[in-house]
Formats: sequence, C-alpha cells, structure tokens
Amino acid sequence: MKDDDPNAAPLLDGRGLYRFFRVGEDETAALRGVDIRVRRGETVAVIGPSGSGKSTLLACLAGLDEPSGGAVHVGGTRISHRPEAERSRLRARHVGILLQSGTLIRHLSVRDNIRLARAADRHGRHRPVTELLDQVELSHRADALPQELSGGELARAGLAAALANDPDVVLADEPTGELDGDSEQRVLQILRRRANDGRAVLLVTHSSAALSIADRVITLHDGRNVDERD
Ligand SMILES: Nc1ncnc2c1ncn2[C@@H]1O[C@H](COP(=O)(O)OP(=O)(O)OP(=O)(O)O)[C@@H](O)[C@H]1O
Repeated sequence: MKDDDPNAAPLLDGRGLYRFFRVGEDETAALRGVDIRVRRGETVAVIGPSGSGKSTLLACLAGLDEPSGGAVHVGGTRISHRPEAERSRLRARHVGILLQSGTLIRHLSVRDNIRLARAADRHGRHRPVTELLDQVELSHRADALPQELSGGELARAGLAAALANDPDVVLADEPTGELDGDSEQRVLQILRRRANDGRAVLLVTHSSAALSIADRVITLHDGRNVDERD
C-alpha cells in the first residue's frame, strides 16, 4: 500500500474511544465512542463547544490518559492500555505535544528544555538543537529562561521541544491561543510544514487561522463526533 493511498494506515488512529470520569456518585462520559484518524501528510482540526471532550480526546490520543474503552495507535503501535512507563516511552518516540499551559520547565533555558525533550527518547530520531532553534527562529534566545520570553517566543520554544524527537504525530491544544497574527502565522506555518513533510498534525482550536491550515475539521459534541468536513 502506498503512502498516498487514502487507505494507508493512519499515523494517528483512535477508534471507539470512551472516557468516563467518576466523581463521588456521579459519572461523566467525556468521550462516547469517538473515531478519529489522521493520515501521513494530514492536518486535522478538532472543534466543539466547551465540555465536548476535546482536551480529554487529546490526552487519550497522546497517551497522557487512558481511554475507558477503545484503542489508540500512533505510528502503527498501540499506545493505549499499557503501563504508564511504556506509554511514556512510546509517547517520547512517536508524539510531540503542545499544551496551552506550556510544557517547558521554568528553571531550564530554551536550549536545555529542548535537550531534555530529546533525552526522553534515548534511541530516537534526535534532531540537532541548533536546527530546531533555527526552525522556530529562536537561535538568539537559546539561553533565555521560558519566563523571559514573549508569548510568541514561548509558543515557538514549546514547538521546538515538541519537535525535538522528530515525532510521527504532533498533538496541539490551542497552539496559537494567545498569539498575535504574526506569531500565530509562524507557528501555523511550522505545523503545516510538518504535515507536508509526511507527518500528522492534530489541532484542537477555535482560531479561524488555525482552521484554515487544516485538511479536515472534526466537530465534537457531548463526547461524540457529529460531523466531518473538508
Ligand atoms: N478529571 C476529570 N474529572 C471529572 N470530569 C472531567 C475530568 N476531565 C474532564 N471532565 C469532564 O469531561 C467533559 C469533557 O471535558 P473536556 O475538558 O475534555 O472538554 P473540552 O471540550 O476540552 O472543554 P473546553 O473547551 O472548555 O476546554 C466535561 O464535562 C468535563 O467536566
């Protein structure tokens, strides 16, 4: 099967995903049978109202959380329903994560944050730190601490760390949330290029600029996919 065959195995594959949360007597069904696939070369956006399950879905796809039912495969390997240590290892190998809250460690420089992200996958496809800094146009800020960066620089530093192991899949939760137009465009261009280079990108977003780089948009409502449009 060729990579450009629409039936080729997706790089990110979540099937029949359920996630229940129990708080006291109450049970919330955050996901109720979500199916999501992102193929090589694709950027897919997930939208939906507050509480529809977007963050829960992203956490399950990243192996940060376990679905109550269904299965997640990344790069052809099952990441769900494994011990935490194994999920961490697979995550470091296959997944780059960008969270709104940021993923950088405060007391480490941008350069050391990227090194740390690389070290998480001991045998991985490490990209040179200088190349990563260059790609996000932050070579001149390599020694800065995260809190010394502007919002746009911080987002790009997080992106460099997420790309450090050349992941098959990038999962991003509102990656351009607080950014002005120029910074937003720079981050989106890097993400779009990732997909064009044959990886897969999944974005949870409300931004129309971010939606414009997506090949497909998936809408969640009450923990279910309600439709899909190109
Ligand atoms: N750890 C948790 N414990 C209990 N309920 C949770 C937990 N995490 C999420 N939920 C519930 O699951 C549902 C989906 O939440 P989720 O955060 O995935 O939605 P979302 O679409 O990302 O929302 P938003 O756009 O507001 O961030 C909500 O009803 C939420 O209250």
